[in-house]
Amino acid sequence: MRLPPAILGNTEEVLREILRFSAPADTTLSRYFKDHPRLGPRERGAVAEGIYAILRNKSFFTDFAEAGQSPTMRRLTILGLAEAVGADSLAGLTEEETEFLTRIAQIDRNLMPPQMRSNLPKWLFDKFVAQYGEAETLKLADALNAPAPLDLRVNSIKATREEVMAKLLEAPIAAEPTPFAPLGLRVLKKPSLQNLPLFKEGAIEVQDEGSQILSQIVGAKRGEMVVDFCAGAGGKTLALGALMRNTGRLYAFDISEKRLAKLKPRMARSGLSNVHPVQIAHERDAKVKRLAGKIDRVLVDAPCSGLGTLRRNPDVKWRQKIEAIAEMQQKQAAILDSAARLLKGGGRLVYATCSLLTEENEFIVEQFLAAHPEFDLVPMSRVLAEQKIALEMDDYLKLLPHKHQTDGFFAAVLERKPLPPRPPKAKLDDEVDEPDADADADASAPAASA
Ligand SMILES: C[S@@+](CC[C@H](N)C(=O)[O-])C[C@H]1O[C@@H](n2cnc3c(N)ncnc32)[C@H](O)[C@@H]1O
Repeated sequence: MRLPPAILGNTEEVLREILRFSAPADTTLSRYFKDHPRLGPRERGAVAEGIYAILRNKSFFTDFAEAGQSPTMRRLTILGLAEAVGADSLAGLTEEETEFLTRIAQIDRNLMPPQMRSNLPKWLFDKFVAQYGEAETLKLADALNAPAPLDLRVNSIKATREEVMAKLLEAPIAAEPTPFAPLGLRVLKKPSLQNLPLFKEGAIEVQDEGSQILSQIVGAKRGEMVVDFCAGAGGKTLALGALMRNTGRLYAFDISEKRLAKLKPRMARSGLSNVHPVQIAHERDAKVKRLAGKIDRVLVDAPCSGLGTLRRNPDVKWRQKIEAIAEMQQKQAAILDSAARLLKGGGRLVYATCSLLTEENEFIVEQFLAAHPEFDLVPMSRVLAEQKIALEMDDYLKLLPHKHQTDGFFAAVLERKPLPPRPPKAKLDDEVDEPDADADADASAPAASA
């Protein structure tokens, strides 16, 4: 069935706003739909998918759109909607526009110049080519420019993966186990899940397989003290809480009240009572300092450029600027530095990003290790073997959409060396001013002594 012709006008209207890149595309789309309540679910789906198709293919769509007679915005809109829902579903095209679409469909995209084919801005294309080479950059770009599959994480305190698969089948929703994450399911189509009892009862959460793997490599165990330093809306917090079997204490820190507020209903659904959300003012907040030297595991899911999530947020590649990376690095280094002070001797920290840039990943970790001889890098191959995850990695976790069908993620595991043994008791009694075993990790101490 064809879409109403008005969809072209709606898509063009919201596209004009989105291409100003003054707000994330999903925020602008949500507001537009709120302001246009008469658009039904099918129409909304078409507008959103059309917009996302334009953002994914903006370089070559713009090149073609500028070469025709009708206004560029109208042509961009037609190209996006045709890519998203198929040219046959569109109504209200002129004869010239239909011919234009037919001509474009015949073009072999493989014959285009590499940067245009990649649909990446020049600065990012150049960075990826320097890191991965041109041939792999093109494969990576193809994967980043495709929509992500729908992955679920089974909440192991409520159900097993097999039980959830069986219940989904009754819905009927076909799903298969994810290749690497032990609690993951990949749903084969994209049904709405919000009204499923499984979702309402907290047996499932939507979570990319890569994100699930990151939570898993934290290695959090029953009864431990764990901090999720950049918890946001708690995607990974909930996974960690379940891995701890709802025991111990799991602090969910974040500077954003709004994001932490989104964690609360998810916590209620999940049935977890070991999670403690804490809003902090910044990474050196007194609430952080109080826990110095007391924590077994820390996850730093650092704020980053987000370039590994282009499958879901294709506008990020156009909104992100090369100049912002240096600012991001400073924040990442400062957060890592503070978060590391939380660890007990022998404790482990996972530094992770959803960035694909070495500047935000290896560089930050190497810089940290150079300044902190009291930490060792634990090779990712060892961590993955401990967690029985069948992924081949060397020192770091580097998940790539064209290789692993996940979002792009980076992670490193850092282990704090065991603290030196306490001096004999008689001596301790004399040295009343000596700091206790945790005090060398106090966040107020200079970095080198932490
Ligand atoms: C990549 S997101 C975290 C996503 C989250 N872990 C999840 O799985 O849904 C990074 C988070 O870091 C938070 N953040 C930024 N600066 C921070 C700081 N100085 N200390 C703690 N959190 C910070 C942001 O508010 C954001 O929620």
